[in-house]
Amino acid sequence: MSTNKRIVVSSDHADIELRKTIAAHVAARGWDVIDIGPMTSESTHYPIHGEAAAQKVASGECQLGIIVCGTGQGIMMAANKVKGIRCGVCSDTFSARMIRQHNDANMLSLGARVIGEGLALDIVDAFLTAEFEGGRHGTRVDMIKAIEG
Ligand SMILES: O=C[C@H](O)[C@H](O)[C@H](O)COP(=O)(O)O
Repeated sequence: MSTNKRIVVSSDHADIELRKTIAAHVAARGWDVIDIGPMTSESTHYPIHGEAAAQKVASGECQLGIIVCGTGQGIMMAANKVKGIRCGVCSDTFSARMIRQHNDANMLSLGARVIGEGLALDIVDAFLTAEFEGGRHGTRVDMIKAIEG
C-alpha cells in the first residue's frame, strides 16, 4: 500500500527478526515501510544503520524512523548525530508516547536484548499514535534545534 505515511526501519545484527516483525506490524497499520536492512545476521556496525535510517528522515523521504540494536543506545546515538533527528530509546510505552507528545521525536530506538517482542510492538504503537502537543513543548524543541545551528 502506498500512503503519505512513510517510515524507515533499520537495525544492526542484534535482532533482524524483531526489525522485520516491526516492519510488518507497522505496515499493517497503514504505513508505507522502507526496510533498509541489513538482511542477514552477519555482524555489522550500528552507526552505519543508525545514520542511514536517520538520513531518510532528515531528508523528508520518511516522516518517522524505527531503529533496533542490542540496547537501542548505540544506534540511537548515531541517529542523533544527523541534523534534524530527535531519537529516543524506549523500553516502556509511557516514554514512547511522551517522546512524541513533548519532544516531537521523529525516531524511536529499541533494545532487542532489553525488551521482548510483545512490549516492543506495544511501544511502537504508542509512538505511532501519539501526536506532538506543541505550545511550551514547541518552544523547547525549537531550543534543541537551535543547538544544532
Ligand atoms: O549499542 C550497541 C548495540 O547494543 C549493539 O547491538 C551491540 O553493541 C552489538 O554487540 P555484539 O557485536 O557483541 O553483538
